[in-house]
Amino acid sequence: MIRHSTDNPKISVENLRLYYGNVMALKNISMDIQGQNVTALIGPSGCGKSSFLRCLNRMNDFLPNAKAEGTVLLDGIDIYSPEMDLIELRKRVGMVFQRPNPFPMSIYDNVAFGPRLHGITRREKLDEIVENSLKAAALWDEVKDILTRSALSLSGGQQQRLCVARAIAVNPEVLLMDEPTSALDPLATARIEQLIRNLKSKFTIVIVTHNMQQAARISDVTAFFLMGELIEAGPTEKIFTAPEDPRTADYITGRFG
Ligand SMILES: Nc1ncnc2c1ncn2[C@@H]1O[C@H](COP(=O)(O)OP(=O)(O)OP(=O)(O)O)[C@@H](O)[C@H]1O
Repeated sequence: MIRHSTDNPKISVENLRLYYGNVMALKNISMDIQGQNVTALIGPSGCGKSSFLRCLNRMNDFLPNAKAEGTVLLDGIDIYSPEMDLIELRKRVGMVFQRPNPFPMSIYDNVAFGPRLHGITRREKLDEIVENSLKAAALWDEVKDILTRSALSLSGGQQQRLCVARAIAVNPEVLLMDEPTSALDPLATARIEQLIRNLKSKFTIVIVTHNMQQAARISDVTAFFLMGELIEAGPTEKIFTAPEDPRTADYITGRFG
């Protein structure tokens, strides 16, 4: 494994192993993820990208057959320790999924959902959070006059930006994105990519993508996975122009996958 290390990582993964039943889906992954940065996870279908992403906020806990071993440190604290408060963890490490999945409620209530869950009830405070989150997600101008309308009435691209707004409304530190543009057309994809570039000054972003051009366009660091192993991680430019492992070179030049 060609490891990417940084001085002061936001997330540090050490010897992470993930099992689905008896099958080892992630094999001793070690990797640092830097703050205020976009890290892209690439690799052929089934290599473990999404599984790895889900390990970073313990989403795998929802799968009864999944078991993680090893260490994932968030600001130096092990998120797999028994003392970890999972609600707090998922507030700090938010997630955006492949298909836009707004709740069947108004645009406003979608964004206010998380803050309300965390005890914010004052209308003015909620208004402020909703406005700021929608602005940060580059959706405010399109929806400011229709906040009470159902979120399901928006286009797919708008719904995905709403999901980004919903994720950032609780002020997370890390945003995990699992192929957030795979269900979108090229124009909506370009808007999400621009959004990711803008958001990285505030958040640590980890994105799974099938699309190598997308990884090259938006990420600072790229990690290449193959059959449950992390083959190589490093600065995106280096991974795409001078990878060290021949398997990385084969993949990025389209020889397989
Ligand atoms: N809930 C699960 N139960 C059992 N096996 C699973 C589960 N989820 C994933 N797997 C298996 O783990 C391996 C890694 O899957 P994962 O979805 O993480 O890969 P991926 O690289 O994200 O793939 P894709 O790009 O197709 O989404 C695959 O062999 C997959 O079949």
